Amino acid sequence: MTTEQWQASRNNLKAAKRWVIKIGSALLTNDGTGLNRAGMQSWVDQITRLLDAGHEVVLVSSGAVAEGMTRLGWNARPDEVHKLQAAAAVGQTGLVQAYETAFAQHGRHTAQVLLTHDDLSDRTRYLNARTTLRTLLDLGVVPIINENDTVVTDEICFGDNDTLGALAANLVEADLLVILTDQDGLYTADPRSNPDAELIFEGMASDPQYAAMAGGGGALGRGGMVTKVRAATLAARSGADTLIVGGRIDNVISRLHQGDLVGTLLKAGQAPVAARKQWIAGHLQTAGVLTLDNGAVNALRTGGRSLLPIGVIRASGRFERGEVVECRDEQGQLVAKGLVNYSLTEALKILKTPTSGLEQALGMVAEPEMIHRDNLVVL
Ligand SMILES: Nc1ncnc2c1ncn2[C@@H]1O[C@H](COP(=O)(O)OP(=O)(O)O)[C@@H](O)[C@H]1O
Ligand SMILES: N[C@@H](CCC(=O)OP(=O)(O)O)C(=O)O
Repeated sequence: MTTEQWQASRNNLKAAKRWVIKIGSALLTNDGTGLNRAGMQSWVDQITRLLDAGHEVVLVSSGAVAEGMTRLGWNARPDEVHKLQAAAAVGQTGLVQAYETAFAQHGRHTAQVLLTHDDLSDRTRYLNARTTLRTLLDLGVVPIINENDTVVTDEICFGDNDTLGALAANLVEADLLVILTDQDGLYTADPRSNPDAELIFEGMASDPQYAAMAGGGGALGRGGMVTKVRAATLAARSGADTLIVGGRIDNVISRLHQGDLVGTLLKAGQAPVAARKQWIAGHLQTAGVLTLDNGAVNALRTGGRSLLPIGVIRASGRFERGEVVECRDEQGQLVAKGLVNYSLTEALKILKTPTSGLEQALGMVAEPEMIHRDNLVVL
């Protein structure tokens, strides 16, 4: 590839509306002597500029264990899981305090979001996390996600925050995942042991050669490059490109935003919306059937619209909010699949109901759509 082609890809990133930015332990923790507050303020200043330019940012931040160790006066990372969990619990408060203080300089609020594996594999919790994050973004608040280290066990933890960052990118359907770390990007081999290794500027997330180049992490980080490259493949499932880049590069986030050629871009390789829909279609089993009138079938097929309760004439199966249901026409032909916003019991109460009648029928309105168009795959 030529420099012009690389540059063209970077220019395209300016269109990325929703960013997930992951900041790793290796960067955040000043070589184990507390939080790198100057670095944090600089990233926060740059994130604020992104927000002011109309982008949305979800932050995934490590650093709880390292900050907890500093607060507790521990020099070495303990091996016992319970001690690590205790350190994370102590450190997490310091971490969010530091971010809240840094964002307060710009009059912005932050929100602490602690997630576990279970939260993202259980459909209802997945959808609730998704709705909360979307609501926070709408409010202009910066969600700061970390793993809920207190409750996880070895078997069911993300462990590294690269994976969590990728799953967060899936969760909020981000356009771009930025992984800030202590190296300038992905090199052809681990630069700590290979001084001749070269920086990769761009590739496809699905290309297996990158996993072969990636090695493990340093003393503070958990996953190394292996988990960052894997995160890029996970993020690509919902259409997000991934940028692995050095957090110590001057003004790194602003430079990415301007299209500067820094770090390694691992491209998702398919249009985000198509990828997202494929993700819905492929990852969740159907739990029920909604029968649509002709108007609703047309709205979905030709108008690319959301499915409203008024167009649903029958509902069957056993489904809860957040499960995938089939949408069929009156002849029984499959029209679409999507994530439903209401349980079967609720759906039965709002068949053929206009939006204005939902509150009376249900006593509350979760969402005006039976299925939002972003969550609908027309077949
Ligand atoms: N091919 C590679 N290119 C760049 N860095 C690599 C590579 N293989 C392994 N690494 C190592 O990965 C480390 C970053 O991962 P990690 O320590 O987990 O940091 P973080 O806390 O930011 O996730 C780097 O310090 C680097 O030594
Ligand atoms: N949840 C842990 C983060 C784990 C971690 O260090 O991950 P990473 O930054 O990907 O190497 C913490 O806050 O300490």
